[in-house]
Amino acid sequence: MKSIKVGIAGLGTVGSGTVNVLKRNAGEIARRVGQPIEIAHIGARRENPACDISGIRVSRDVFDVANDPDVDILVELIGGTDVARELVLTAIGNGKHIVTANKALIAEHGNEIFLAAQEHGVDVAFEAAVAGGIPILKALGEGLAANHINWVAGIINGTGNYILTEMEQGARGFEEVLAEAQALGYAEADPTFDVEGVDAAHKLTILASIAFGIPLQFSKVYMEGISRITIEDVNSAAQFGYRIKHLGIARDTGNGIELRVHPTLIPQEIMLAAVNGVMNAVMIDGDAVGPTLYYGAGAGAEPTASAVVADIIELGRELTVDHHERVPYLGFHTDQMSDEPVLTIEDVSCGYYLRLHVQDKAGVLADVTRILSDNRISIEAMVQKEVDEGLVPIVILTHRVREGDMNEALKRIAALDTVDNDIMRIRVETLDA
Ligand SMILES: NC(=O)C1=CN([C@@H]2O[C@H](COP(=O)(O)OP(=O)(O)OC[C@H]3O[C@@H](n4cnc5c(N)ncnc54)[C@H](O)[C@@H]3O)[C@@H](O)[C@H]2O)C=CC1
Ligand SMILES: N[C@@H](CC=O)C(=O)O
Ligand code: NA
Repeated sequence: MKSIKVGIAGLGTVGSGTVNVLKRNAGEIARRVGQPIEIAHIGARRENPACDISGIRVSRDVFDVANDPDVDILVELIGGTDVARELVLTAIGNGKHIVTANKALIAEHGNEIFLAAQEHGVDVAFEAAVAGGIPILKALGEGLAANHINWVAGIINGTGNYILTEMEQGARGFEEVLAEAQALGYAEADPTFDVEGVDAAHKLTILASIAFGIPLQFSKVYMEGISRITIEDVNSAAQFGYRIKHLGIARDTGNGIELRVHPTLIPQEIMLAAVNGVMNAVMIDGDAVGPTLYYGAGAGAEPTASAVVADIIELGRELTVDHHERVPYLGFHTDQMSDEPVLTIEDVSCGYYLRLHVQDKAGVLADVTRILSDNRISIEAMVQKEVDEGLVPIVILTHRVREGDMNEALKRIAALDTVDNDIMRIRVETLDA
């Protein structure tokens, strides 16, 4: 079977994440694209223990990848603007499509790169460049394309948000938390880009162009970072009912576009205020849709790779399939549908909240808990409430259990003479990933 051949330049945090996601999900990705995606060539100064590249051709010089006639799509993950610009222009000149996570490159040289791509009839995709794994460029450029966009406001630097959150929740100092964000692979090669707002300004530049149809104008973004924020500021803001978040804001005022990146007090009760750690969130207000909110991991190896690989898939689809089925109707190709069964509710597992009324007698609770344990149900918490009309309300939270087992247990519990048979059951989902 033919395959789409990608060349990956740069094998750091995002490069290794991209290799791992492409390899781990290769089967599903091929079903979505219609052909396998093959990593044909990697450009890296050294191997990265975070991923296995055995069997893949490796060059020390990334230009070998951009000049490899076998490569259909060049994935630029080296970062920086000088070599990256030259590399991408070289690959475009060789007729290759480009995927990049590099917001500095797009914000500062995007106008030139898009022109070159147009001349050579190739595409440039950069979903990973803004808000990491959140498909925000797709949402803004396609999903909201009917709207006049009024404003975009977001937490778009994971490192900065991680630092502010840790300072607030752990009362820890700036330098210590920054070092941790670097170790986790969130920070830019030069972390002043994160803490002084440069990275957020790169991303805002891109968002604003897609929101308002203006050229990329990085030099016009007003930029302030978080490096002067102290724990005292965080605490004082809290006393007034605010949290400090580093926001990128792009607003169409009717008289011009505001483009600004700075620490901002926002009310504690709004959703953006609850975005913590490396998570990003972007709010977009469109004239038709109203306010919308997009949330997810803004940095890190695999969240970023999620967007890089989605771009590879999109370009792969353009290379392989009939135009009318570029994105297959149901996401996967019609001849690649899975016959994995849909579970009946009895086979679904979740936690349960149970509220029952029992007689105020010795041994009743023991009967109930024994029936639960007979059915492999373990109790997470149990509370006995005030006696109500001669019966004692009991509330039980259980750990995750198969619904069929819970049904068996509830049938037996309801049959006890000492338990009212009107038992309330609500399923519990903590939704932790
Ligand atoms: N780390 C993250 O969470 C995110 C990173 N990005 C962007 O992704 C890109 C890559 O970032 P990371 O993977 O974090 O950086 P990184 O520093 O971990 O990886 C970059 C790799 O490229 C290599 N490299 C640089 N210049 C090279 C050259 N001339 N030849 C060969 N290898 C070269 C470096 O040795 C390093 O291994 C950057 O543009 C960054 O802004 C975007 C979203 C999130
Ligand atoms: N350094 C960036 C990485 C993702 O874009 C961040 O912390 O958000
Ligand atoms: Na994104």
